[in-house]
Amino acid sequence: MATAYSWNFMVTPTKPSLSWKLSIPSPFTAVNVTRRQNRTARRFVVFATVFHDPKPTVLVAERLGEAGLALLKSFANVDCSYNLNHEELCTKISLCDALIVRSGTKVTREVFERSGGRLKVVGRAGVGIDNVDLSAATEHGCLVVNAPTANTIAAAEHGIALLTAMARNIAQADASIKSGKWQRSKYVGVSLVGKTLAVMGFGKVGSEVARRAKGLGMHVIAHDPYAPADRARAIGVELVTFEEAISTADFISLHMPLTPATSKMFNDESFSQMKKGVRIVNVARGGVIDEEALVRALDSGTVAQAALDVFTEEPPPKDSKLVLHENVTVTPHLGASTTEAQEGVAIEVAEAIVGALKGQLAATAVNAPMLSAEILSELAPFVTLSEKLGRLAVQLVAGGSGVQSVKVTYASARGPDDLDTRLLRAMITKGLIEPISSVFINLVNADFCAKQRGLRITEERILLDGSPENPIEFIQVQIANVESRFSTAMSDSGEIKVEGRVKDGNAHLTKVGSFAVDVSMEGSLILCRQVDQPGMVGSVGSILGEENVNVNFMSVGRIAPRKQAVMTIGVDEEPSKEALKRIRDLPAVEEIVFLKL
Ligand SMILES: NC(=O)C1=CN([C@@H]2O[C@H](COP(=O)(O)OP(=O)(O)OC[C@H]3O[C@@H](n4cnc5c(N)ncnc54)[C@H](O)[C@@H]3O)[C@@H](O)[C@H]2O)C=CC1
Ligand SMILES: O=C(O)C(=O)COP(=O)(O)O
Repeated sequence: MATAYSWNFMVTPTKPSLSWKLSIPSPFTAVNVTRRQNRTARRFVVFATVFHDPKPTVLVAERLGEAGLALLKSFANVDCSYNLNHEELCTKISLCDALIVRSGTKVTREVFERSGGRLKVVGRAGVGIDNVDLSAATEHGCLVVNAPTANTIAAAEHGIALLTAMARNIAQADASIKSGKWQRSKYVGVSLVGKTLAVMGFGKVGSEVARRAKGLGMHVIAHDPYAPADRARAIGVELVTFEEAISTADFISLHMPLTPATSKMFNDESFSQMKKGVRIVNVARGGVIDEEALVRALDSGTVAQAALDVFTEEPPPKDSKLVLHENVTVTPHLGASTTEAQEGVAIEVAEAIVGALKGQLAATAVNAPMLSAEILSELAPFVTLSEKLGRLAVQLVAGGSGVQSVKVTYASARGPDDLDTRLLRAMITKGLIEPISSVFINLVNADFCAKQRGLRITEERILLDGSPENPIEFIQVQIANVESRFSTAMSDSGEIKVEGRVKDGNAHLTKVGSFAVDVSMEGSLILCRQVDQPGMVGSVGSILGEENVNVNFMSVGRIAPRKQAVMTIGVDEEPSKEALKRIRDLPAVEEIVFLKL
């Protein structure tokens, strides 16, 4: 149930012509925003009614199957707004936590920018994500998920439908007879049996097309630089080079994604290498073909026929020479459009969106590492530990020293292949960057943000003997080439060093510099180096008590009795500057630092 509040905002500038922006943090939503000039204050007053709704909002921008919608509605407010133009999408997006699209919506950088940080996940209800600006999504920490499996068969069946319809002139003959003609000799077709089909892109759709084409008696070859040869061999398909595929095929069927590398890969040059009279099917993306070159190849007879489901511009211009060409059969991007596929895709994407909004990592993430549920649950306590170590380490850096080089060491009895540290590295990055900047870091944008700040994070392993049951024994974070606000945190080799472990499921700080400590990493910490002598715990404790700061634990680690010791004090409240000064002024205290975890 949403609750309404009325807030007034004073905003500069003072001139009506200058623009102003009202930034409402999620999960608040501003409605009825009005602006009035307050002449006395020489300011504008903005009146806004603000709603607080604990449920996230999902914008469904293109038609989605009912089962998926039902799943979304059980968890979120669902706004089905189809046919939004780009400006309308950009306006709405700041009110949405998730967005679901198909191929008809361009999710541009502007969409992410105008979301104001609220958009957490974009779901592509289908496979191809060429309509989503992935770099912009990653930079904004927005997860992108797709539905990679549910429409494979539909797309493969459509490819075969176009192949057979093209070979037998079904569409042209149908149009002819409906216009009152009976043209039997004009529409003599070609047979498929015994002909060579080159499947370009031997992924999920390509391999299903190959399987079906073999059933039609075709000789199938495939080109895919990344596909394993044994998978092709298993269904009786030979993987060949690009040149061999296009120069020997009677039919060519396209199934690669649109990427900068595949854009216009079928062009004048490649058409010139093809067998005269080749026939082409495209159920992948229009952009993999140079469409003007295809028209030229059709006009010259190099390409006898083409059957196209996809176009560079969708819908294509009404006067498109390609679409109107008599040797071209077209469908309006129907590859995934079967009842079954759309229900499957809707459920697949809705599950991923709900999971992502709950903070889980999606198995279908496109711009973040995919981690299995088992790995995630096993690493969960180390995720907290990692973030807190990063947070602690960066707060130990003295102002003015730029953090550029961080080394993370994981001590584990597991071999490198059995320990996926990407999530932990991201959380250390989050801990390192968030306290010193305004950016929000997650698994999606951690590496990007680190790189952008010139922060180099290297990872090392210490391989321990013993049972690999516990994934990690301890994690060390070291920051090189900086000064510290707490010189005790410097290791013998001159880096700020903190080390922690998971004990009983909780993050513990176990080393600061070369001092062993043992404190649970909760709330805030005071680290204090002193001469080890009786009465210190009592003196520090009473100062904090007098200042009304609740101490939740204290631990003392020392080199040797009566030498130096490091006292670690966990506190519930932030001590005042005065309290910290009183502790610092105790004769035995050498240095002190307050850190927020
Ligand atoms: N018309 C429609 O409605 C539909 C179209 N599609 C399109 O089909 C494409 C393929 O879908 P899936 O098979 O599910 O994806 P997939 O990811 O399973 O397969 C794509 C394959 O293309 C290969 N590839 C990448 N670069 C290549 C290159 N330069 N040359 C040859 N092969 C290359 C990859 O190695 C991969 O094996 C999608 O990216 C999408 O654009 C998919 C579903 C429906
Ligand atoms: O899944 C894909 O890549 C498709 O091309 C399907 O597009 P659509 O969801 O039907 O707009």
